[in-house]
Amino acid sequence: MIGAVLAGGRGRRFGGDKLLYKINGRPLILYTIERLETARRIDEIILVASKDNAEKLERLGYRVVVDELLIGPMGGVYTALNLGDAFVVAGDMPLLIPEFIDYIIEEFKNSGKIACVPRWENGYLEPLHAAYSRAFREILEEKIKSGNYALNRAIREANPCYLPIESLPGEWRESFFNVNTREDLGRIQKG
Ligand SMILES: Nc1nc2c(ncn2[C@@H]2O[C@H](COP(=O)(O)OP(=O)(O)OP(=O)(O)O)[C@@H](O)[C@H]2O)c(=O)[nH]1
Repeated sequence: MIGAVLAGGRGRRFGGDKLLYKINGRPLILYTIERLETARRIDEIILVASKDNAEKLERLGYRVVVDELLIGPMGGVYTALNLGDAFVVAGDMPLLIPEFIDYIIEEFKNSGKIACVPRWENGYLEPLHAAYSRAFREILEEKIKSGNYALNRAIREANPCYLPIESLPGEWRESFFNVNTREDLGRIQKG
């Protein structure tokens, strides 16, 4: 199972390159990567970059693939799945819980479904903390061709396995935390 880190965003709300922004001397994306690679069921990490930041990200020492589409998360997932089944996260999720990731991958493998995605009681999905099979790529390809870039809708149509978040350990929810603005950094600066 590939651990794919989406890293092709613009960081407009942050006001600059948030993934390479240093916290306690280390780029934000390294926090995410290190948590992800601690998950036992992740075999290889890839960074799904834009062509503008690929070179800088390569210096971190991980495999980088370029997302040529840059249509948002759907294009990042599509690019990652070219390499095989993948657990996909956003690069700005520094508080990932490795046990939660392993749990999702295990559920995904046991379910035999095309994807396994955490879902809140109100129906909200967490598509950037989810496992996808390579077969999902074909569905995404159709969506992309027809200009439908809504990842959540594509997931819902694929009859995935859903993981009800409210029935999982409460402390796992920290895994969904992501950095959008500079104020969000306060939560990790101490650690
Ligand atoms: N490969 C790839 N990654 C993306 C794309 N859009 C967003 N991401 C990444 O997905 C994660 C979540 O992105 P957002 O925070 O929603 O978007 P962003 O562009 O980084 O930030 P904003 O401009 O403030 O919305 C970040 O790690 C982004 O780098 C894309 O089109 N392709």
